[in-house]
Amino acid sequence: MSIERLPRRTTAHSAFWMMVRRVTVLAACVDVALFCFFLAVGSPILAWINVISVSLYLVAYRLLQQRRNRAALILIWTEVLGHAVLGTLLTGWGAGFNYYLLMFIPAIMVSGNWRTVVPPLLVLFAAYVGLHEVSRFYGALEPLGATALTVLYVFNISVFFAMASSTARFYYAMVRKTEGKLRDLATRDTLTGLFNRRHLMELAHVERRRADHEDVPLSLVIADIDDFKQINDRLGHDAGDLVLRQVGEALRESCRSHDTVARWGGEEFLFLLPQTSAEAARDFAERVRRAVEALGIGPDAQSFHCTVSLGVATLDADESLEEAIGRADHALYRSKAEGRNRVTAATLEADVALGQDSAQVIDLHPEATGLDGGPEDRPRPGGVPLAG
Ligand SMILES: Nc1nc2c(ncn2[C@@H]2O[C@H](COP(=O)(O)OP(=O)(O)OP(=O)(O)O)[C@@H](O)[C@H]2O)c(=O)[nH]1
Repeated sequence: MSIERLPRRTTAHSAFWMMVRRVTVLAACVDVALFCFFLAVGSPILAWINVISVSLYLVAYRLLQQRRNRAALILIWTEVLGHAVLGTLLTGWGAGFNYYLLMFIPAIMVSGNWRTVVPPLLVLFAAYVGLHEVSRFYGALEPLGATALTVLYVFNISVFFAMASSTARFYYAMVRKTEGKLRDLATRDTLTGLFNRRHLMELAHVERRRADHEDVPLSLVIADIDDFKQINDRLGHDAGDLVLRQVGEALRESCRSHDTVARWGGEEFLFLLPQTSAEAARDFAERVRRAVEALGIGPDAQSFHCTVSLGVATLDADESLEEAIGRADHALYRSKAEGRNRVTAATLEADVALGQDSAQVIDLHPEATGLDGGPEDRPRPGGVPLAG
């Protein structure tokens, strides 16, 4: 089995740095706006502080492009810290520069465990309160007019709101994405993308309860690729995997909106067919059989063909899901025994095999043939239907 290399960086990791790049550009734009504002209100010292800030963001952006992410992050946080403290001391607490310090809270909280985040959090808290006291004690060192101060406050609080809400949204999106990935890992088969056995059983129990409650039929169909071992042996394991993926896709496409198909094991698939009578399930299985038979397999979708054998069972009120699956499995063995590429419907008394053209109905009681359905009992005639 080929070992796939794990990507060096996770998607969440790249998304984070992409977000940092965007924030760097936006922060530089904010500082350009502040530069213009301070020039307009006649505060050149404050305007030049923003020139330094923009320069720092340009350097940080360059570092991000060179993948020197850590250095870029240190520079960005230094700018935020310096700008917030200087802005507050020069224009006063009422200008709202202090809010930018609060952006350190989420950054600290996601940086490690409780033991490592508490000390910097306490330092931030002390710095915030200390800055408040200092700025109250000294007042603004570069005071602005009342209107300019109000405009500056509204501007700063708006930028802070936008930054805080988009940061929260980013982490929320990351959590949702990771949640989705974990759900997929837990419920899906990685090769075919179909549901896995465990998830199908969960769905089957739900459907079973619904079927009992609403008194509607529930059917199961097991499909098994014929002579799959020979496909692997002759064409290689990768070709076998391709067959599994393409057959899996064909089976998924055969499903109606309320049907489910899962990879049951190696080259076996199980369909869960709610509200489906025994007769409708047999017709369904026959459609699946024909769909796979007509399927061209290979990268060009025409290199070779394969077939599936199917077993069908409709749940009886008194039997468990596992028993019904056992009957479908038994019917599948009958299909294999009868020459493969066919459908066998299990009844409670006997299996009924449908020939390739579905016209011929043969009564095949397991006891009559001496086959009781174990995998070892499956006949394995040679020859793979690999004709192009
Ligand atoms: N390529 C590939 N092969 C697999 C995978 N899982 C199981 N197999 C192979 O599937 C083959 C199943 O072989 P058998 O159980 O003998 O079944 P078969 O050859 O299809 O014979 P019949 O079912 O009787 O028609 C084994 O060789 C397994 O190694 C998989 O994920 N990828």
